[in-house]
Amino acid sequence: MNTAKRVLTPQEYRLEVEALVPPLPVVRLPLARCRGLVLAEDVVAGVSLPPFDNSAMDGYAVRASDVVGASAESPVRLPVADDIPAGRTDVRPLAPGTTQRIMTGAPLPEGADAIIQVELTDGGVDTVRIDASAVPRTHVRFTGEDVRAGDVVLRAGTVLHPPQLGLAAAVGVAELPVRRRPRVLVLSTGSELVAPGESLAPGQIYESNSVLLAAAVEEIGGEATVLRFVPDDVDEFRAVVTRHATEADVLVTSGGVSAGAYEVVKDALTGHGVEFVQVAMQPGGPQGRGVFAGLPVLTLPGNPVSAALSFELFVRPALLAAMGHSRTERPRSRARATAAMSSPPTRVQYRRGHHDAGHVEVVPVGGPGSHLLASFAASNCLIEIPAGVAAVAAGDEVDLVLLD
Ligand SMILES: Nc1nc2c(c(=O)[nH]1)N[C@H]1C(S)=C(S)[C@@H](COP(=O)(O)OP(=O)(O)OC[C@H]3O[C@@H](n4cnc5c(N)ncnc54)[C@H](O)[C@@H]3O)O[C@H]1N2
Ligand code: MOO
Repeated sequence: MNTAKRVLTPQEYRLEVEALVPPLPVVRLPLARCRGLVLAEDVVAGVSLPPFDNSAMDGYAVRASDVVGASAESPVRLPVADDIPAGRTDVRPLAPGTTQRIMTGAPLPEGADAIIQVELTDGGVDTVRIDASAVPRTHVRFTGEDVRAGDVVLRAGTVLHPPQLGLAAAVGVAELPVRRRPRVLVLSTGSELVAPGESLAPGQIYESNSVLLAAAVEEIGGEATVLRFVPDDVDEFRAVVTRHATEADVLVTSGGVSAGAYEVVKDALTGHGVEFVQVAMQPGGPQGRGVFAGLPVLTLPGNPVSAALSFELFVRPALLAAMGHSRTERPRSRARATAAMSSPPTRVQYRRGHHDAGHVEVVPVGGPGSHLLASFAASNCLIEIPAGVAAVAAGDEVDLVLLD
């Protein structure tokens, strides 16, 4: 049996996978649907922020020259000529020797140059006693202090988090041009798999990869569609994928790629645009990638931790790059391992670990096995042991990929 396959480093394979997934198209979406997406064009402010001079306090708009020397011992009394709630659009000029009651955010009347906050007055509505003086500009928020009309307020390539979306709304923009969410088909294979909630017969296990992978897609802002797992049947597999090919940007499968007699993914896609290779890492060694029925396909190994790590290391960066993110990799750190670990010297090994808040120490969680899903779920980082290293001693510094 000829099982010779290309062997790639994780880094080489990551670049191949990234090259397979083209940039997603730009669409205009309402702000409420843009969170986490990447802006495709600069946004220019059509209005200044603030758009008009306005009050920063509830109080009284005055000419500073009318309240010179005012204090609790020697207050100034002024007639209240008008009332200006926020939103008033017909504010009248402030006549010398008068005041206008004004609320936070209301336009400053022409002629006024300071605000006396209400706590420094008797709160009068016909006349008001003012117990403090103010220098010009006190509690006034000036036009364009934050943004000037015509400024670029958001650059293309910006990731749209809540503050950026708030700013777009503040300058009056209702929709933004963004790279749209990737639509990912998630397909698990394996005749032993039973959906959670159903009962298990001997030899069956609960299907977990599609839940994990779909959640991982959604966590980065993608849309996942989980296809009912097809039985280990090559023709049916190809038919299901072909039927859904136009609805998606990427197909991610798990299982059916190793050396067994019933490897449906490998059997269905070998010679149909997908190449199966060996990546020099553990877990996650057997991988496949290519284009089938016009759809980029990434075939992940079926062991739950292998599938999860393959998503982390290959699928996630490729999807983020297609979405326009410039930062596609997880942050990294280094810490001292609290226990010794062995590693296959010809491959990069990804152990699961739990690091402390300061990344001083990392505790290996569970062993190297790719079936240890509970250990993975109890981890907050991967411990990356490079190829060429067969043993790590307790106290050695190791590289971490931070997952939290
Ligand atoms: N003779 C060899 N056997 C194996 C090799 C090898 O090189 N030679 N590689 C091993 C490695 S490493 C991995 S990883 C797996 C990859 O196998 P497959 O991708 O073909 O996956 P399956 O055989 O279908 O499943 C492996 C394992 O994972 C469980 N599984 C699969 N899908 C799911 C799912 N959706 N949810 C939960 N669990 C799932 C499945 O029951 C198996 O236990 O091959 C090794 N073997
Ligand atoms: O590569 Mo497999 O993913 O070691 O378990």
